[in-house]
Amino acid sequence: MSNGTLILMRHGESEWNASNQFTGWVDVALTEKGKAEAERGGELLVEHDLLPDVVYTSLLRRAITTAHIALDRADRLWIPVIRDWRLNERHYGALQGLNKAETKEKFGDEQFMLWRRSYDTPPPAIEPDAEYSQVGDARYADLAEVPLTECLKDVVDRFIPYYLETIVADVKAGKNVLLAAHGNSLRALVKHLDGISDDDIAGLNIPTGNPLRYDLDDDLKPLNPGGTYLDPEAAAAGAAAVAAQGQK
Ligand SMILES: O=C(O)[C@@H](CO)OP(=O)(O)O
Repeated sequence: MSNGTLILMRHGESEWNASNQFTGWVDVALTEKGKAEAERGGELLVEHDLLPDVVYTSLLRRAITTAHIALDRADRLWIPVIRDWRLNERHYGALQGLNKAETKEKFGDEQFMLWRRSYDTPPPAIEPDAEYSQVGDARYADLAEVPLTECLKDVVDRFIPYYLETIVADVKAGKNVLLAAHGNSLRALVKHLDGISDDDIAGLNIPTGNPLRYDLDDDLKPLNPGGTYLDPEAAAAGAAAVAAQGQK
């Protein structure tokens, strides 16, 4: 049996994407634009005859709602859904809730980029009882420890084993697998799939709401390295916009 296709989809624009705030594990909703992006994502799946057989989402509503809207548009609301915290956005520590432009101004370009895009430097930890901490949130009751901050390496360490142990089985069973997730959890997966170095991953940004397909060979290596965005033009503009966040 030939492998199914992996479809990576970052959620549509969230309220905090629009207001330029670090988000991480804070459970903010989609904006109207974000809902329209999700709808367009579903339309692209139909246009490319790439209908998902199963969907994995994070535990955050911006990914859950994006999947719901896209699958509704593709008439695939009935497929099995698996939600797992390992697909969550990177926990942004004490930066959660802060404005990106103000943070950049206050701490300087270098520190800002280190926190935002370095592979193994986490932002300062959030206080467990801070407003935007997830300690005590019922959805994470099964976790031995709720993170107080994460760097991209931490996301790789939690997400890639789950991908290999759980998600890959669906791909090997010939299913088209939709992963509705986040900028940094999808960067972790792309790093793994394309073998991107710890340094080079800093330059990779994932646009919102644009499905990115990966066709995998028998060794689960991409047949289309770098993946293929279903709307390449919008993807290039979207990735540039993410890279520029922090500008006023
Ligand atoms: O704030 C966040 O959680 C992420 C994604 O929106 O931002 P960044 O692209 O700066 O890592």
